[in-house]
Amino acid sequence: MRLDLSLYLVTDPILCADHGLEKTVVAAVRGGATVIQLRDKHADDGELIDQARRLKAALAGSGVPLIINDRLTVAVESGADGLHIGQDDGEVAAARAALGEQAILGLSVQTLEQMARLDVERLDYLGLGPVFATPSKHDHAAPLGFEGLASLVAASPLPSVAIGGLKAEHAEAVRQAGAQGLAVISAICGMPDPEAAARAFNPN
Ligand SMILES: Cc1ncc(COP(=O)(O)OP(=O)(O)O)c(N)n1
Ligand SMILES: Cc1nc(C(=O)O)sc1CCOP(=O)(O)O
Ligand SMILES: [Mg+2]
Repeated sequence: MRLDLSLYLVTDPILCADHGLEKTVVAAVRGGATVIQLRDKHADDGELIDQARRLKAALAGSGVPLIINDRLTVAVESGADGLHIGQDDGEVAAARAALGEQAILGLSVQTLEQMARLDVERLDYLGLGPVFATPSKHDHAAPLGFEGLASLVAASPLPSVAIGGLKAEHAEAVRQAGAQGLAVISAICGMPDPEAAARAFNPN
């Protein structure tokens, strides 16, 4: 599956509750979302596997990959297209070994030090952030701003997506910084019209 990082939706179970997870995701894809990440810090593995299977069915035929946040077992057992892990979410090598070569594997990077010790061969993309402080992740690192983002992108050997406090009006600045796309939660989840909210990132 080709990886188009231009508009990467990370789901949140509370913010997506208004329209429901599947309806929010399907609407976001209609509006131009190119990757979906299932992120739920509280559901157990069994619940997440069920959710992932429902989302995978809802995305069938769209060409949009489903990525699982944090949980390697869920990614493997649900038939999702890949996994996104952070610096403290386990080893890249172990994730790649369990997922296989075809799966998409992403890693969060916040600093140039982390960038310098990447397991590049086993990764497909990086999530760089936060660009801005955000209430959507309570334990986020210090905000990078667009300058910090540009420094990380310049040092990155992999395609990257920027994350953290991003709205449609930031799309141009993120592209100028060199990232392939934007990852968002609250700019789409919880918006009255998730399809229109997604379309605002790419009005053409
Ligand atoms: C695309 C993308 N980039 C970064 C993150 C953050 O991952 P992580 O640092 O592991 O934090 P949590 O999301 O697990 O709280 C992400 N999820 N997606
Ligand atoms: C899940 C996540 N990871 C971040 C990071 O910096 O690694 S910021 C973040 C939350 C992004 O949500 P919103 O678009 O609502 O700001
Ligand atoms: Mg994580």
